[in-house]
Amino acid sequence: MVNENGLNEITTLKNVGVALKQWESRSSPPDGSGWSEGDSLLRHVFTRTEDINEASVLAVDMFLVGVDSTSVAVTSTLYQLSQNLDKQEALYEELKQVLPSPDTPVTNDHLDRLPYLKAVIKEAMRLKPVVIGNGRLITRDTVISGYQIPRGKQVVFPHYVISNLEEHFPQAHRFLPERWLKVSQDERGCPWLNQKVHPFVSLPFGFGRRMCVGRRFADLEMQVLLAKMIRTFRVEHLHGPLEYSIQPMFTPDGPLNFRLTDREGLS
Ligand code: HEM
Repeated sequence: MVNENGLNEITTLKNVGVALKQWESRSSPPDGSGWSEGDSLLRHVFTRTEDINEASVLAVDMFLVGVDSTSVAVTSTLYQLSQNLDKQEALYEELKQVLPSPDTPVTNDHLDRLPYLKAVIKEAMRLKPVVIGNGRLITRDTVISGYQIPRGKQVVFPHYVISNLEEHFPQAHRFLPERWLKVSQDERGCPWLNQKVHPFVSLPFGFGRRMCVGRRFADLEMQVLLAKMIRTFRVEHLHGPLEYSIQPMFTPDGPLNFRLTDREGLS
């Protein structure tokens, strides 16, 4: 269906690609190269492919994996911090030490000195991974943990299930960023502190050749945004606990009416 702007209505995933390709090609550079400095990655791909399937996959990737994933991860982390105000205070204290004022631009050097911030993000992604599982198509007969998997079958790595098992994370249902910190000798008695975490039991970005290519970028975005927000505001959610649901990212389900209170005004 074509709308009043002469573009396809976005009614299917494929139409997302068709519509974007039309939009991108409306103003090609006059030199005929189809590509000039400053152009978007999307345009770059569209000038090189006539394959609308490829274009559609890219278009959906841009919206879903490039934007939604990170915003849902930040939202979910803020929600967890609003439900665990003692952890939010601990994060604020760390941020106050490293960032002299809420307006301080966040640099790499600051991020290197914010272990609790990183632990908070890891813990939010463990407790409620944005992508709850990954699939792989088995390309040759394989044995995994004693199970024979024939070629052509699909297997799923259920992040959400595995990262919430008590055998891997004591008190798995609790939001405990401290479990990701290196701790001192005298704190070692605590079951969820100084754990040796198996490297495969929390993989929010997947693993292997097809793991998330945006991981470093997403991590940086989340760290900077959360550092700025928690350094500036106390974040509360006063409308009761929220369930999470798959939409298709795993996200708190409900109106997220956060109350942000400027820390400067707090005694
Ligand atoms: C918190 C944010 C994000 C999470 C939790 C996340 C998670 C994931 C996961 C679980 C996969 C599948 C990995 C696998 O199969 O082993 C994936 C793939 C991918 N992600 Fe992300 N992602 C995030 C942000 C981003 C961003 C910001 C971008 C782009 C800038 C991005 C681009 C991609 C792409 C292109 C793939 C497909 C890689 C491939 O199939 O080779 N992601 N992501």
